[in-house]
Amino acid sequence: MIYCEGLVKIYKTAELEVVALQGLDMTIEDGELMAIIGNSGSGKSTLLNMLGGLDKPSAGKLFVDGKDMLSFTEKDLKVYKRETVGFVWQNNSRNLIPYLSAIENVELPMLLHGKRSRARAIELLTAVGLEKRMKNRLSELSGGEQQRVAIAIALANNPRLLLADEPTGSLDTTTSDQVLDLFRSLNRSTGLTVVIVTHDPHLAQKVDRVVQIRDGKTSAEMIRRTSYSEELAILDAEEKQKMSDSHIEYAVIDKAGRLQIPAGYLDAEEFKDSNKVRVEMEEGRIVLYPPKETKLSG
Ligand SMILES: Nc1ncnc2c1ncn2[C@@H]1O[C@H](COP(=O)(O)OP(=O)(O)OP(=O)(O)O)[C@@H](O)[C@H]1O
Repeated sequence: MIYCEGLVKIYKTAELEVVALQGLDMTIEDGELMAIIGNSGSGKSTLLNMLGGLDKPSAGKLFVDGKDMLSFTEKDLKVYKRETVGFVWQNNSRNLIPYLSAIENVELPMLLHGKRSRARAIELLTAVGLEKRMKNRLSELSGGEQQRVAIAIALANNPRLLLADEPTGSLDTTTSDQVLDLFRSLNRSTGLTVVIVTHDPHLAQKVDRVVQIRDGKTSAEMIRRTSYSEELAILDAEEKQKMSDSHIEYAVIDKAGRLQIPAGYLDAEEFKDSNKVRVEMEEGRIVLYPPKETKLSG
């Protein structure tokens, strides 16, 4: 559904230039439920804004459904944002009004697009499990319930792509589990592609693919050994497993053959003070040795 290659984003302010994305490659398949993780400032939100058509890259390729987003006109972008994408933010005050009821909150953006439908608002609030709380004002709902209203709003235009920036950042573990369960059930029942930006390793553990961004580039990818739904069916109790138990870590190789060694590997004594490694091909494996190590023969 989405293909990015060599994506660059430079923010220019009066005094300096910030390179937020520096040649990022990523593919997102139709119907995926995936997460993007990375340290603060690594470029996650910048990437999400590009995917959602809220901002334009400075260079690189960005295709959605085979269409080049960089050649979109203002009108194309408007249509894309209205018909293809839905957004959920950490801070839901950005799109919720506390003194209106849940149902009025969902109807409002429809009204702004000129097609208010009470039936559709009821359907959406039912889909997010709030059928009994529709008439309550937002201020009477819990944080998790408010976040579910925000998701209902994001789904109002029937998007194919849901972009969520730290959607569980302000929620406790139980409530964030509910939000993630909701993403998963929407993903499974409607084929909605869901991309979640998160710091939360607990949440990242529950999606099928996790892409890690470091310094504005994709640095690693973790793909589940078994799909999460399969695992749930078998192993309820193992939910708290560490990510390393449930995912295989892949380092990403870019177009030029460059590879970033996963964080921490080079801290080992033998590698620590060196800026080189010895690379050898051995029986179909590429092996990295410390520069000074002599390989045992025999
Ligand atoms: N509008 C902007 N103008 C200038 N610099 C910006 C702007 N937006 C982001 N940046 C800078 O770009 C870099 C990437 O920011 P971004 O918000 O994408 O990171 P992030 O990974 O989402 O961080 P966080 O997890 O803290 O939200 C940071 O150095 C940030 O300061």
